[in-house]
Amino acid sequence: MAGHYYLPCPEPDRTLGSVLHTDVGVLTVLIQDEIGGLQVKSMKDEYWVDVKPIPGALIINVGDLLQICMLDIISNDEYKSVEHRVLANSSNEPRISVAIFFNPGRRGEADLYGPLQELISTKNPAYYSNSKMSEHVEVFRSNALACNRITNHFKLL
Ligand SMILES: O=C(O)CCC(=O)C(=O)O
Ligand SMILES: [Fe+2]
Repeated sequence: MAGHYYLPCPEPDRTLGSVLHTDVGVLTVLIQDEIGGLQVKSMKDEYWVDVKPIPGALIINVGDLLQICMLDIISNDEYKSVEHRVLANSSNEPRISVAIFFNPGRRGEADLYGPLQELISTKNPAYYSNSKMSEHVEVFRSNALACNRITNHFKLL
């Protein structure tokens, strides 16, 4: 779980609250307050879409691991772990958000994650190599400011 606290920014056009990234795990459940600032990249990667705050609503993000293990194979790239960022806080109040990350637990540290075997065929080849969760976290950390899709690192085709 991560609690985020974004202070009001005097020059919001010159920085970001959080740089573009995708979440590494399976799913993220996020709750944000009424200030706003979260944006997701549209599927065609052309523009940013504001995720408008709705009181009591939860935001569910598909993470990299879900994309790698399942969705790409089923959907042929229709579903992706969403690229998102947070604008610098241009309001006078702090912005607060809380994210809960659903990741494989420590017991699964040695496990390999990759496209489900039963979904792979000559028609639907595996798009990703098998990898450990620790490798994903490592790539995520080393990639922190480069803003590259982490899934690209494990992509085969
Ligand atoms: O603060 C937000 O709305 C987004 C936070 C986020 O992207 C994250 O914790 O991964
Ligand atoms: Fe995120």
